[in-house]
Amino acid sequence: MVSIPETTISSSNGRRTIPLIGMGMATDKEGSDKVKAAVLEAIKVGYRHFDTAALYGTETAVGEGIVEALRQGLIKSRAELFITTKLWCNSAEGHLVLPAIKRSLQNLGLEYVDLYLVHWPLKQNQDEIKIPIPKESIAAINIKDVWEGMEKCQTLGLTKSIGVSNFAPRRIEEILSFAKIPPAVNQVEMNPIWQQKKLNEFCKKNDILLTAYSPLGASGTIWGHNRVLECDVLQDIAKYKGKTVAQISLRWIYEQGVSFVVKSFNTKRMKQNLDIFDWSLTEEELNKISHIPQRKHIYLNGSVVTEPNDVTAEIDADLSYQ
Ligand SMILES: NC(=O)C1=CN([C@@H]2O[C@H](COP(=O)(O)OP(=O)(O)OC[C@H]3O[C@@H](n4cnc5c(N)ncnc54)[C@H](OP(=O)(O)O)[C@@H]3O)[C@@H](O)[C@H]2O)C=CC1
Ligand SMILES: O=C[C@H](O)[C@@H](O)[C@@H](O)[C@H](O)C(=O)O
Repeated sequence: MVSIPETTISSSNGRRTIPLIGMGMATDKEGSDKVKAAVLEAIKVGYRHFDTAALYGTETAVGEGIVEALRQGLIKSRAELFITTKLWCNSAEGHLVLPAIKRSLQNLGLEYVDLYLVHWPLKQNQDEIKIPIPKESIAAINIKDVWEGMEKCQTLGLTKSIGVSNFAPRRIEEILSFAKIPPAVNQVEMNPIWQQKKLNEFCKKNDILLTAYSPLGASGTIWGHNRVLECDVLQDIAKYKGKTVAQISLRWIYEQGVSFVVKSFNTKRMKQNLDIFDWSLTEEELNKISHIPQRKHIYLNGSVVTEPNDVTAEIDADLSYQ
């Protein structure tokens, strides 16, 4: 079984470890049984960090997978796992944060999560999780209110750490200007096609762990593309080194000093995605990758998640920072 390297992030108990690779739990095709089976399989091959969200509808199945893993003795205690979930936009208001994390914990069957993230800097003026969010119910987030709610979740012990997702530097700076507990993590789109060099520098300077999502471009999903797996530069390097393009992408991300969450429910690919630690990229290979033309893919405007309006356009513009 592969042992995944860890780093530390700030938490309610000082610095806590977080595995640098997490298993993504967003799926547009697999049902609960597959999600539960994937959790068990992932634990068997060495994953200890699972990344879910209220949006994904997979919290319950992740919780069931954890119960089964304990029952089968694959892990001795829940404390061996690192569980991340996220606050969806329909609860992005100060007084709705605590009820939202409590719902997530109930779904997961857990007393605490390890990391709770504000999923997007966006508020949905509706109770239900309705996708796509109609443009008339998309509003600007009051981040001070929401962040105070997040801090309360940590203070009450419902999460060990708090952070954000899809936040650009200026929005993080706003949080830092009033936060009692600064964000420990910022989870964003990142891969060799969208390298996030400046955001990475910004996060490092502010002791925020950047976590890459869609590290393979989410190939094969309704929100993804094939431009990472079909990139010529990555294909040439993969061929030369006898690795897969996925491994080259993941190794490159790892070498940027960040963490990542990658989704595979297939045992062979789960293992392949962990097999990136006993080899490295050369200076020349890194140099070639640094010259790949950059293209962001995840835009809220016109995405599967939101109808376009001014608020989503502003978030997209913010996140185009490079
Ligand atoms: N905070 C946010 O806004 C977002 C967070 N996320 C999080 O990040 C996680 C990972 O990102 P995601 O968008 O799922 O995309 P990924 O880049 O992880 O790609 C997942 C896709 O790639 C396939 N795949 C996995 N491994 C390989 C491989 N070695 N070779 C070829 N294909 C492979 C998977 O299929 P298969 O399962 O069949 O292997 C799946 O279709 C999500 O699951 C979610 O937890 C994602 C998007 C946004
Ligand atoms: O187009 C946008 C994407 O679908 C994105 O909003 C979702 O993928 C979501 O953030 C997630 O976490 O999975």
